[in-house]
Amino acid sequence: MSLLHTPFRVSNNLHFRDSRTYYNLLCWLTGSLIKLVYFCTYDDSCRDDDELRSQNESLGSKSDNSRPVLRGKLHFAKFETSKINDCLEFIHSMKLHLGGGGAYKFADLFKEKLSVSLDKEDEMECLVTGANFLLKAVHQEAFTYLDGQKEFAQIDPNDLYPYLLVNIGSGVSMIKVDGDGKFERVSGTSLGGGTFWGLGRLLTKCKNFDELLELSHQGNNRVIDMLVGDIYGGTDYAKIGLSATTIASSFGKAISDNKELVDYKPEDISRSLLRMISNNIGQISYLNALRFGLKRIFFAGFFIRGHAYTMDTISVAVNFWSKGEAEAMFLRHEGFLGALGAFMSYEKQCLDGLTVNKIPQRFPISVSSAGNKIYCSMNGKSNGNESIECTVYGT
Ligand SMILES: Nc1ncnc2c1ncn2[C@@H]1O[C@H](COP(=O)(O)OP(=O)(O)OP(=O)(O)O)[C@@H](O)[C@H]1O
Ligand SMILES: CC(C)(CO)[C@@H](O)C(=O)NCCC(=O)O
Repeated sequence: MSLLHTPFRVSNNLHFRDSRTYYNLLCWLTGSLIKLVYFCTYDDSCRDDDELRSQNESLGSKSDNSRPVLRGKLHFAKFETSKINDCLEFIHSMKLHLGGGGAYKFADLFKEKLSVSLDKEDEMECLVTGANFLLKAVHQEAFTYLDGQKEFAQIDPNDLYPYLLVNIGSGVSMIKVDGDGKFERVSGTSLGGGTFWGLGRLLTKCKNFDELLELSHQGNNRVIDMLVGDIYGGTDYAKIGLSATTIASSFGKAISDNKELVDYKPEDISRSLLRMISNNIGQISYLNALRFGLKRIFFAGFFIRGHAYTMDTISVAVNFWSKGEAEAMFLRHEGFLGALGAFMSYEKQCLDGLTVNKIPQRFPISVSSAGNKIYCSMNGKSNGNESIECTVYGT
């Protein structure tokens, strides 16, 4: 469900304007899922890291060059949009709402429950800002996934552009990224995560997305998909490079099997559906990469959910169509790009003169985002939705 998808929407990235303090920052983006990105210093109730607490204490309230310093972590969390009340309760319990300001369709709810208002941000801009930040600043953010093998990619921040960013949310956006704030949305498709979940829900009666994804593990798509071998008497169509196991027509067997929906196992349906959507996105992405001569394609969005079969299918599609020339890569913080980008734009607009700096002894990578210097480090504990350590310096 997407409460914020209205004709008036500039973007579905919103963030809280924090007029009082920058101790707690919170950003969120909503389509099917609400994403939260918030920064907690070690003076906040949400912190839990003794090591960093002692670092803060040893630094006192001033950094080496006498600028005010705040150390803490960027945290990530997500909620289904239908569970907005759980989200509000979480924000309230974590005291993330203290000092808020802006507004939209959830505005009344936020105003009523948390006494904050909401700001709007541009969705594509936030996605790109979030992706650039993660790719440049966060160690082991991007990885390839093929034949069950996950390999972290070494990204040289000075050799990142251009690349294709494919964000697979409910729908799919394909964005050619040429630099910080330099991008063009070159394509998209409405056959995305919403299609998988929507059709899957109707066809399998699954009650939630995770259940549908879980089902796909046990399924066999060959029961429903028509393969090249089904058409060519079990053999390859070698002359045009198609093996017998290549899908000739997704769900194609359903037309000739004389079966009803109840005759198919939900797990087989889920598997075919996942394969169909992932394959199609992989293929369209490759074609767009080819169109602009892009070698690297980064896939993000919560459709992926770090799911092996999804990533494998996308990788195989890119590999197959590009004849090994292009490479699919995935991001650990896949679904938080927009929220993270909104968070950073908040830094820029509302926290004039502040920078987020890396903890120097950790990762020596610096990132410049939208005019602000942004640095970040990870403590090795971070994975996926957890946290990234950051330091905020005042100027
Ligand atoms: N727990 C979940 N509940 C619902 N959908 C989920 C869940 N986990 C993953 N998904 C998938 O993630 C998709 C939404 O992805 P994401 O949150 O990145 O984008 P969005 O903001 O909802 O969509 P868009 O960018 O098109 O507005 C859903 O359509 C579904 O395929
Ligand atoms: C409309 C958005 C950008 C909203 O996130 C997304 O769902 C999307 O890119 N959909 C695909 C639209 C299209 O290009 O066909």
